Amino acid sequence: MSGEEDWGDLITKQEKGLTEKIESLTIKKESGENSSASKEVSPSGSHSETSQPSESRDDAEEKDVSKSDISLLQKLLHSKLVQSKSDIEVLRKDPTSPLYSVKSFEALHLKPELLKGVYDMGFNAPSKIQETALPTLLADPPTNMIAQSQSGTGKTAAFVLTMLSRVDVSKNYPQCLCLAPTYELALQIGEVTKEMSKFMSGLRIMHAVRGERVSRGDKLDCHILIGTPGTTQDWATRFGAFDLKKIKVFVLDEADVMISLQGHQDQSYRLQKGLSPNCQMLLFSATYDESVMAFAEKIIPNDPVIIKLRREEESLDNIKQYYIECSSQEEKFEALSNIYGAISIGQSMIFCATRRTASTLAERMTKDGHAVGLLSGELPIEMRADIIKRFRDGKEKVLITTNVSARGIDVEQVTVVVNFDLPVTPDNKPDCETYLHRIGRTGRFGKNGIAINFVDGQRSMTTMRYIEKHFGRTISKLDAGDLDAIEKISS
Ligand SMILES: Nc1ncnc2c1ncn2[C@@H]1O[C@H](COP(=O)(O)OP(=O)(O)OP(=O)(O)O)[C@@H](O)[C@H]1O
Repeated sequence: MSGEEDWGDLITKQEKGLTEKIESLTIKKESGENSSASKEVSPSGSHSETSQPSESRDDAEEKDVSKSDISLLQKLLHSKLVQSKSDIEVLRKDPTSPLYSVKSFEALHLKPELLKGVYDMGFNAPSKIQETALPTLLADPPTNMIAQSQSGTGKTAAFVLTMLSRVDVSKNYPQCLCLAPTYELALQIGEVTKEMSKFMSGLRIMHAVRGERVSRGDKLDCHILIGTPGTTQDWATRFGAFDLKKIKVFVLDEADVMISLQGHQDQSYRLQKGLSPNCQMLLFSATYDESVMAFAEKIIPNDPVIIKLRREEESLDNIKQYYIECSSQEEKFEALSNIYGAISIGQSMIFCATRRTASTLAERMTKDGHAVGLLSGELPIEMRADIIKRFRDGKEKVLITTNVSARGIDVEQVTVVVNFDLPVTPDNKPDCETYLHRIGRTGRFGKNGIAINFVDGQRSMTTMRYIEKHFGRTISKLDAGDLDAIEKISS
């Protein structure tokens, strides 16, 4: 049976339903009206500047998921704010003028129709990053800013609020320009802009993305332009569709994704060079490392305010870790069956190295009566997000996933994680970062998390011992045939 057939056979009812849903979504995107300067956010075409080639059909290890896919998956999964316990670090360049923070949107003196839009979105109070960034973002004279805060903490809302606060709908030309790395991410920002501005009459938003058409000599009469660098550059310089000098607010979002995509940096620089020196320039990123900072400081001039929200430390505290020695795939399946038979498990995730293992395991566990979700890298992002949302809603108790497609999933509510195959890097070295991300977020809300690792030979034993040493946390041996011992682990 080919991987294809394995895979096809295993698409459960849930995925068939999701497939129809995704197909309808795709059809909608392709047949969307070719909106001109309208407020509707439904550009035609479904190209992405960086559309990813579909995963190879063979059953080898999956290629890593792109940063833009992870970022889009995160956005699709965020139905609410990720409340971070970390503090904001203000690496302000100019210590003389203090940064102050606000605890309410009223304190920001927003336009009434905008405040109404914010409340209508269910935003009762600013998030951490908004508390600190918005007073500066909305102050006059405008200040440039570089802001880093992990995914889901309210960055998009912060810069959208800034653009909507500064736009003047009586002037019929683009005054705010927001760059995003991909078609899909640009659309996501457009959705937030459209929703937040629903009580602002006369506002027009447009997307400068593939599939949107402007002809030479056209002059855009929208107020806010959201686009990918290549198309935006074409519209500004080749077609002269809008005047960069009239842009009052320039936002570069997802900077960490932007720098990972070939050519986007140069196009972003060229666009930024065309802006007026009085333009307020803002850069946002979910992560903060040397390369992002170098890009940010190069493209955002005039001593910008720099604020950072540290990533929450993930740790292996209150996680009990075990390993089970198995000499074959079959023994692994049997051990897993014993575990699921011996202990009551809330929600669990099982990580496999290949699609074939994942699909075979899903088939067996489904036959054993478990409600199983199955995730892998070659599924469309929207389908992956729906499978994860179903799992989070408790519709499936077990989520079986391959190594890479689990990136970007916060696994707060699972109590058991099984490494059916231990995480290793593409060059087969122990992948401690992935191990931590998978397991470090279980065991929340006071419950102990449980991690079970299958070891099926010398190489995986070496990997497991390396991970154990790296984190300085014991991984205890568990005998798959000793049901009493297995029962005890969940006590
Ligand atoms: N002040 C707020 N109060 C309540 N919910 C909020 C607030 N700000 C944003 N949200 C919601 O939190 C989620 C994440 O917000 P947003 O998309 O702005 O975060 P982000 O940091 O840009 O995420 P990403 O980096 O993944 O794009 C969204 O569902 C948004 O509606």
